[in-house]
Amino acid sequence: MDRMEELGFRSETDRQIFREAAAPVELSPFGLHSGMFVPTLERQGTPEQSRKWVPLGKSFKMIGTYAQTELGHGTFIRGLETTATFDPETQEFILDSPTLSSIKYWPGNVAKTVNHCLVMAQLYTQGKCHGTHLFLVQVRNMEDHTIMPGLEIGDIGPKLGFDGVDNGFMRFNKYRIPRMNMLMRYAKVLENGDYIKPKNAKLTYGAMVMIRVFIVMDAFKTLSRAAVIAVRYSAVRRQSELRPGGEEAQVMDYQTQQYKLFPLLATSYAFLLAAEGMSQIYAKISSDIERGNLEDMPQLHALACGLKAFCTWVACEGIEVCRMSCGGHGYSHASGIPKIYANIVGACTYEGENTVMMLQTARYLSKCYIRGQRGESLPELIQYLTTDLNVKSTLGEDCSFESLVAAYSHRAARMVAVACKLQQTNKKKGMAGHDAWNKSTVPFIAATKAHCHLFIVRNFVTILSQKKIDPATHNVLSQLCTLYAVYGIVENMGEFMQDGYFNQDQVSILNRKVLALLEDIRPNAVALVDAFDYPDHLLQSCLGRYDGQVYEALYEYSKSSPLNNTDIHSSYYNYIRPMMQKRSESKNISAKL
Ligand SMILES: CCCCC/C=C\C/C=C\C/C=C\CCC(=O)SCCNC(=O)CCNC(=O)[C@H](O)C(C)(C)COP(=O)(O)OP(=O)(O)OC[C@H]1O[C@@H](n2cnc3c(N)ncnc32)[C@H](O)[C@@H]1OP(=O)(O)O
Ligand SMILES: Cc1cc2nc3c(=O)[nH]c(=O)nc-3n(C[C@H](O)[C@H](O)[C@H](O)COP(=O)(O)OP(=O)(O)OC[C@H]3O[C@@H](n4cnc5c(N)ncnc54)[C@H](O)[C@@H]3O)c2cc1C
Repeated sequence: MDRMEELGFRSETDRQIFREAAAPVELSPFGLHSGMFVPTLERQGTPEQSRKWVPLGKSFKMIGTYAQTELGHGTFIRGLETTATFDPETQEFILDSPTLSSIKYWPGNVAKTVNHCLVMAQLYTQGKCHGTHLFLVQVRNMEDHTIMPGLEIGDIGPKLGFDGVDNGFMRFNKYRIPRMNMLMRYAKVLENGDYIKPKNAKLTYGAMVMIRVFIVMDAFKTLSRAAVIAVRYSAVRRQSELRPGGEEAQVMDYQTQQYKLFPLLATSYAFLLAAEGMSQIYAKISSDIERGNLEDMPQLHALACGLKAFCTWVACEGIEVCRMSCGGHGYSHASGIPKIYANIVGACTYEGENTVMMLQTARYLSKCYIRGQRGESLPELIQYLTTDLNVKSTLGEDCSFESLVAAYSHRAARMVAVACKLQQTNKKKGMAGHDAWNKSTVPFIAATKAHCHLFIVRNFVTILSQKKIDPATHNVLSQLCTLYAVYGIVENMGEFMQDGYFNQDQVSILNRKVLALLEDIRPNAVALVDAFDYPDHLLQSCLGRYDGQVYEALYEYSKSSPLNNTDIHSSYYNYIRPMMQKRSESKNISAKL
């Protein structure tokens, strides 16, 4: 903290980058404090509450987390069972965990680290429930860090990853907090217990939208780090003869290795630009919301949900491809890739389970489709829904950006229409609205993935056409953009061809183009990963070292294994030797020996 002050890091982005560089292997136990707790106090508290609490949070005099999920509910926030009941006599809220399933479970750093929590609970006042609201709750004594009376707190135990985060459980037993500890920027409870409702009940969910936007950048960071390691290693690793009798080839010269890695390199660049685009959209719409203009809130929610789900799913699949492309050494922690995967794969679940998030976007697309069919105006990002689906592709040998974006627009528009028509058919068959929806959600998930894919391709193309970039760099980035788009078509050809949008010749053009682009990118592959400029300290990888001294690093890493601290391990004396002695005492075995 002090070091960041000394270095003059003021923006949260710079601070986040510094924190990651300082703690590259394990996630910081203060990630949720800085990433969620303090920003939520800023955005969901009244000006007075923010003035009081934000400086304490930023100076780490108060360390907090975000405690929403319970044993029985994570996705369905309206189903949360923790209660906060207003007591006008004492001007307090009484927090309680009325059932086993209401115990807060998963909140990061709640087990041992934090002394405060933002708790999401069902608000009761004057005998009426007003839904979920956020409350600032002190959970440990500020003098000696002991757990406050009326609370049971503990760690939930080992997890797949996230080892630097002490995810915990927390149970309230009629725990009292001051009335003014309810975050009251949007909703209020007056001294007499009257409830003042917010302009929109979902304003309380704002913190989740913000984190989903951050997670799109996390998807870029983690995928690009794995790509740096795998591409650099593929340049160093020589295996097998590409030419009979010749020297062993760099594995990066195998077309299959290029087909594994170069599209992921292109995806890393695409996700970086998408994360920046998403952040810009978030900054604009969230500032509108803070000024009371909620018009674009549904669009922001839908985009944040969809991109968070799409990018984390693709990143996790891609990181696994990077690991496997490094052969046996990729499976070792020496590669650094298993830790990258274990830490980011949770993002497919936290901050909104990906399927659920995609369905939120799908709901929005379904409503926009209906508005489009009525001829109503649609937000710019959704206007493709009114694309004329009878039009065929004009794609030529050059695979122009225009023809690629048109292909992605057509695919998404067609798939959203298919899902919406199924939903409408279900209704015409007499299904209730919720059944008609549920029985069309599989095609809606596919359509929403296509919608997100279009956003990323179009964003990449737009930036290349708008930003001033020197010709040489522009040429390489254009190759990456084309590879990202063409590879996405080749890998999902059925969705692009189902209505005959491409003809056979165009399919052949695309299959040839993706292989040609691998050769175009090969000479620049290492430079393109070096461009991310990740220091070795951050990658923590023997395979992805900048100096390429892989085998020396692996040998040193192995020698440092704790198992090598003694030549003979105690297990020999405790188990192996007694077992062998027992065996050697029996006649038939000893005779053979
Ligand atoms: C390098 C590795 C990475 C390191 C990262 C480190 C740190 C990063 C920081 C944090 C990550 C770590 C921990 C994660 C913390 C958490 O997980 S906190 C808990 C997160 N939990 C969730 O996200 C819960 C997900 N559930 C929901 O969001 C909602 O409940 C739901 C899914 C939207 C369903 O809600 P429901 O009440 O049923 O709503 P319904 O579907 O009926 O929608 C009603 C209308 O409300 C609109 N809406 C819903 N949510 C929002 C929103 N957030 N904003 C705006 N609008 C919203 C929805 O669209 C509906 O509108 P209609 O017009 O009626 O369609
Ligand atoms: C690493 C990690 C860190 C976390 N940190 C925190 C934290 O700091 N604070 C916090 O409050 N929480 C935290 N969580 C909890 C996390 O937010 C929840 O696990 C997440 O929101 C998913 O909810 P769930 O567990 O109830 O999953 P569920 O919703 O029970 O998911 C189970 C299955 O049900 C499906 N499903 C559920 N609802 C629907 C639906 N409507 N339609 C279709 N399918 C559906 C899902 O797709 C999924 O396949 C963390 C979780 C993890 C893994």
